[in-house]
Formats: sequence, C-alpha cells, structure tokens
Amino acid sequence: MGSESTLKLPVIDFSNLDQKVHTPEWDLVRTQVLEALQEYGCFEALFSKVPLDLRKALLGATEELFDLPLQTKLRNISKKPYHGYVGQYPMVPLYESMGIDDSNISEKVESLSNIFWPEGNPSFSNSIQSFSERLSELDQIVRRMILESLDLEKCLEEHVGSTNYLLRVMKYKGPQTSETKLGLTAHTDKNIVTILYQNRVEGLEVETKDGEWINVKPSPDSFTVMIGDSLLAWTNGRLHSPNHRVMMTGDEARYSTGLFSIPKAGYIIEAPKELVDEEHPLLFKPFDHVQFLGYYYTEAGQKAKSALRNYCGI
Ligand SMILES: O=C(O)CCC(=O)C(=O)O
Ligand SMILES: [Fe+2]
Repeated sequence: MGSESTLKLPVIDFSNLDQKVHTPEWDLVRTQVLEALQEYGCFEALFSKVPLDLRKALLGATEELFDLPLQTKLRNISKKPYHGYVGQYPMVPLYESMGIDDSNISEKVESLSNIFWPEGNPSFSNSIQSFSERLSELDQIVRRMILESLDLEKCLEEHVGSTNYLLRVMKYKGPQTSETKLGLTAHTDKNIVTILYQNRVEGLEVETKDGEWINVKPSPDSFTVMIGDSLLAWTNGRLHSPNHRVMMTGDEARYSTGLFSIPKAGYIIEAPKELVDEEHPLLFKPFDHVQFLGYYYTEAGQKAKSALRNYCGI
C-alpha cells in the first residue's frame, strides 16, 4: 500500500496573529502558508483560539453522538451526499460520519440536535457551535493570506460570503488487528478549505505530488489545514489539492472532525481574470459546486482520476 515515508507536513504557528493588525509576523506566516499550499496543499496549524477544554468537549460530543442507536443517527437525512448520516458502507466498513450544516450558527445546530435529543442537549449544541465558530476564524485567516498573496484582497468579502460551514464528525472503528485496513478511500476534498481535528489515534495520510504518502501525526494542539478542488480551480491551479485517505490499525477508535468551507449552491466558481494570462491559461470552466458534486457521485465521477478535470477541465 505505498511506501513508508519519513516526510512531515510543514507546521505553521498562528497563535500570536490578529487579523486586524498587519505585522511582520503576519507576512512571515503568510509566506509559509502559501509555500505549504503550493507544495503539499496541506499543513499542520497551531491555533490557540480553540482552547483545550473546548477541543475536549468537541471530542466528547462526537463520541456521545456516535454512541446513539443507529435508528436515531439515521434521523439526520440530507439531500446532499455526506451532509447527513453515513455508515454501514461496504466499501469502508470502519467509517461512520455525521454532517452538521451551518455548524457555526446556534439555531441550526440546536434544531439538528433536537432531532437526536428531543428533550434538548445544550452541552452538545454549545460545543459544536462554539468549536465551529472559533475554528472558522482560522479558515478565514488562511483564505485572507491566500488572497493577499495573490494580490486579490479585494475579492475577500465575496469569497468568504460565498461559502457556508459544514462540520463533519467522524468515527473510524479500530479493525482489531495489527494489519492496516482502509478507513476512508483516497480522495481530494471538493470544497474550499478543510480543517481537521482528531483524537490521538492516527491514520490520516496525505499524498505528495511525487506519490509518497505522508503519515499525518498532529500534536494534540494542532489542526490539519487542507485545500479542496474548488479553491484549486478558483486560483487557476496556483494551489494544490492533495489526495488523502485514512488507514486504520489496532483496537482503538479514531474520532476526527472536519470543518469544511463549502461554496453555496448557485455561486459560480470562476478564476478571477487577474490569475489568467498567457503563462497561466484558464484551467477550468466556471462551475457550480453543487452540480459538480452531483457529477462526482456518479459512477463516472467516482472512477475519474480527477473528477474536477473530467467535469470542467479545459
Ligand atoms: O478523518 C480524517 O482525518 C479525514 C477525513 C476526510 O478526509 C474527509 O472527511 O474528507
Ligand atoms: Fe477529505
């Protein structure tokens, strides 16, 4: 299953940054972010604005959710793939996930939580909402840095306004063997930016441009930031969106969460004209993310080496 790699993702420290104050430190971190995203499409982020007790509460809420009876979990039905409850898939029997749309908005989280706990579960809702809201700041810092680096600061408001947040919480059962088993099939994310957090059970692997798999070993304080295909397309290929998968071994369950910034339905993703010239011809036709997802989940989309290129590559 690919060669053992000693490569490591770059680690970038966001702890002392403030979006409102432009400092030399900001510029330094911005350079690190751009380099990491061009080369790996991914990095490990230290971000102190999500305190340890909140991270613990989030993992606790995740466990509590997956401990519910299957019939209860199945109540979260969504028209969009991977936004509702997913489990019992023969291809990935260890994997289970629950999507929480608009997880940074209290009323939305409460109404979903009421489906599972009709008597209410404020500690669950608060942990999910508060974690998402605080972590969304990291999503916005990263996007600001990308746009600044491309001299496209003027697009920032529209860029951030064109997306919603989905928090997906995930559980991977331990396969109860020392053999390595597939937890989640290799894929690229289809959204804008993904920020992952996990318990101490490792398993995430990210592929480099040369085809080596990096075992991601985040410290308990860090998040993994990753670029999705929609941002790759918007930047006209300036950033990389990495292939990644989850491989599991041993007895312990892995709990992870992903905060996904996702383009709103109807918003057309199109590289700004400033990023298109003779040296950088337009790579992708303008597209709607929801329609692209529709293609991705067809048989052809699932078989494609790059669903994005097949769908709208020029
Ligand atoms: O569980 C993880 O760390 C990765 C999950 C993932 O890649 C995804 O949900 O797209
Ligand atoms: Fe992913």
